[in-house]
Amino acid sequence: MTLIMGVVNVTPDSFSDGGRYDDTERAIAHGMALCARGADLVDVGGESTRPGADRVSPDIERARVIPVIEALAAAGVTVSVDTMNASTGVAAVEAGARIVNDVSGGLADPEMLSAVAETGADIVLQHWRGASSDMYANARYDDVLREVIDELAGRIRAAAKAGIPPARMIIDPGIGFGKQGDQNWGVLRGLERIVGIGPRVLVGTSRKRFLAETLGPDEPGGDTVSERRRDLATAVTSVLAAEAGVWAVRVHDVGATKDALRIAEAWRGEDRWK
Ligand SMILES: Nc1nc2ncc(COP(=O)(O)O)nc2c(=O)[nH]1
Repeated sequence: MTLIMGVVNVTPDSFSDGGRYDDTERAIAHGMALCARGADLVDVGGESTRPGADRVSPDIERARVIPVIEALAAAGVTVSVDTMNASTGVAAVEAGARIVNDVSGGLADPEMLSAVAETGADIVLQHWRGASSDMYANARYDDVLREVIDELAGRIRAAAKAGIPPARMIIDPGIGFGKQGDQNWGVLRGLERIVGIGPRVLVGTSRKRFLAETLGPDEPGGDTVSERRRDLATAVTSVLAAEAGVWAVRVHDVGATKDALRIAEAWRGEDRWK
C-alpha cells in the first residue's frame, strides 16, 4: 500500500507553491488540511530546492519549520522535515519529526548522517548531483538509471557506515534533481529496479518541469502549464509509482493522488479506504 506524503513548503520561493504557506499558522492549517484529504504523512520544508534557489541559513530555515513541525506532531501527524542541514534535522526530530528528508542524501552537510544516526529517526537519502544553482550542469549520464542506482547504493553505504540501519533508510531517485526532461522518464521507467535495491522508496514527481514539458502548454503557442494539468499528470505518476512498489509518493495535491490510487486499487479489487 503506497503512502501519500503531502508537501508543506514554508518558503517564499518554492517553485510551485512558494509564498502560499510561508507563515506558521497558514502552514499548520495546510498540513492539517492535507491530512484531512488523505495524506499519511506531511513533509515540511523551509528552503526552496528549485533550480537557481539561493541557500537559506539554518537559523532562518529552523525559524520557519520548527513551529510548524511542533504543532503538526502534537496533533498526531507523522512529519518529515525537508532539510539538507544536520542542525535543522536534529531540531526537527526534537520537535517531533519522525523522518529527515535530505534531498542531498547526506552530501550537502557532512554532519547529517551521523547526526540522524544519533536521533533514531528515519532518513530519506535522495539522489543528488549538486546545489540548485548548478543542478542541471551535472545532468550528464551515460546510463542515467544505472548511475542513479549506483550513486544511491553509495549513499546507502555511507549511511550504514554512519550507523543508520537499513530499516531506517528511505531512498529517492531525485526526480528533477540533476536530471532533465527524458532523464527523469528514464529513471521512472526503471523504478522497479530502484525498489529492488532494498530500502523503502519515495518518489517526488509533483508538478515538476518534466511533466509540464511532456504535457505541452495549455494554449497553442503558450508557455504555461496549469497547476490542474500538472496535478493530473502527478496523479497518473502516483498510480504508476504505486504499481512499481514504492513506499510513498510526495505530492502537493493530496486529493488528486488519493482519488487516483483509490481508482487503481478498486480496479485491482483492493480498496483501503472502504
Ligand atoms: N525526497 C524528496 N524531497 C523533495 N523535496 C523537494 C522537492 C521539490 O520541491 P517542492 O517541495 O516544491 O516539490 N522534491 C523532492 C523530491 O522529489 N523528493
